[in-house]
Amino acid sequence: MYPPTQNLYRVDVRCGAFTEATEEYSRHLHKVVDELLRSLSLGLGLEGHELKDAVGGNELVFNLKINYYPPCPCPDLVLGVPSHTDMSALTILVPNEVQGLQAFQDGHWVDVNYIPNALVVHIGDQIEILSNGRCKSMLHRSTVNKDKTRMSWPVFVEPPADHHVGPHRKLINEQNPSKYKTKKFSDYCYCKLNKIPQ
Ligand SMILES: O=C(O)CCC(=O)C(=O)O
Ligand SMILES: [Fe+2]
Repeated sequence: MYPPTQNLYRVDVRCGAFTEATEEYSRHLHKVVDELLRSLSLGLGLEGHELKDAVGGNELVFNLKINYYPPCPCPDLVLGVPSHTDMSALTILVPNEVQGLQAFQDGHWVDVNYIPNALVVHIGDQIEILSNGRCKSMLHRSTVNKDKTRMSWPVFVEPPADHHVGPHRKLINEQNPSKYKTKKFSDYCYCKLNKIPQ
């Protein structure tokens, strides 16, 4: 049986070169995330800092996951990761060169093409909520390859567990009432993981 969804590891590696590389990547990611949140904030008509403030400010959590998808003899019969949206605010993903990530767009699954040295950015559920639905959390999935091992390294940029997230007060009014409940991020995750209505 092909077991990709069990092959998910959270890592905490503290040694030499690896630590230096991850620290450098982490510094780079913080800048990328700040820029993305600033652009999204301005795009929503907020001040540049307001979206980041609302999602956790400097307490934002960066969670790295490593997905490992070994070759699969029947790639048409299984998925690496079934279709889902990420619970994060944003996800920044680095894949290896083996094609596999797909996004749901206009009623179809489309390949997210591998581009060397590019980062893949997903809008996650928390930005959908904060924007009161104006930004959509991306529905995506991953496929597997018959001959090659695929890997991906997503970083989930998340609010702290006890941080409350709901539609930004400046983005709701009588014409645009709140479409989402405000709740602690940990409660949101609990409901989603246990398939309890939000
Ligand atoms: O492997 C991929 O490209 C996507 C993985 C993913 O969607 C996830 O881990 O949430
Ligand atoms: Fe995902």
